[in-house]
Amino acid sequence: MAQRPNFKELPIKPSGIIWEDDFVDAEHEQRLLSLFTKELEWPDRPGRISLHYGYTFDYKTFDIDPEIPYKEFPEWLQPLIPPTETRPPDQVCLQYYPPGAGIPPHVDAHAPYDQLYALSLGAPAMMQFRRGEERVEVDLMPRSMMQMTGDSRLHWTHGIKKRKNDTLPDGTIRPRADRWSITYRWLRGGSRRNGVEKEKRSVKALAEKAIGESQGA
Ligand SMILES: O=C(O)CCC(=O)C(=O)O
Ligand SMILES: [Fe+2]
Repeated sequence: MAQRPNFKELPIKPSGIIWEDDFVDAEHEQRLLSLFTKELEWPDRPGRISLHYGYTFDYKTFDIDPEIPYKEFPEWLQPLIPPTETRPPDQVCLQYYPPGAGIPPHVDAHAPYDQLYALSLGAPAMMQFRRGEERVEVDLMPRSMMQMTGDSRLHWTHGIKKRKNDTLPDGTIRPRADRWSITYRWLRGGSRRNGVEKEKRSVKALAEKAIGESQGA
């Protein structure tokens, strides 16, 4: 694993949130935001929208969508890959949150996925972690990279409330504005990805092969 001395666990509950401020600098962020707004083609609908790279994440099955072919990472994405894992992620999701948009509380405990990271860009937003009656707000500051592990990943939900303003701990009311995030997911057993890349086979064929092999084992 690459050494990232600034990549440290937040000293809060839930445990397991690993954090690095300024993963990219402000100038790099501006270039990305300009590319996101001027060059990328986004789905034309209100609310949170997403673009997928590598495999496509299926929010219904919480697995990769076997019908959509693997999409190579664009050049702009290469320097944004977390260097703290031994291989690049299998699935990257760029999401745009217009002001006021959110993501419902959920747990990213999907069995096919191993590591999970998220980079925040643009305006800050408060993420709420919940377990039972407990609520903990984490300020997702732009340019920060977060890894969710352990309790924060598996035993607490996380979400971003749909609201026009966030209230900071000191009482300041902070309006929401355009925010982007990039989430990175690693499949357990990356061989599926290598197989597809090398042999250009469909994910579906590989998935069927994997099922056949596991049944034969
Ligand atoms: O937007 C974010 O920072 C996180 C989004 C998220 O929780 C997810 O895509 O699973
Ligand atoms: Fe999530």
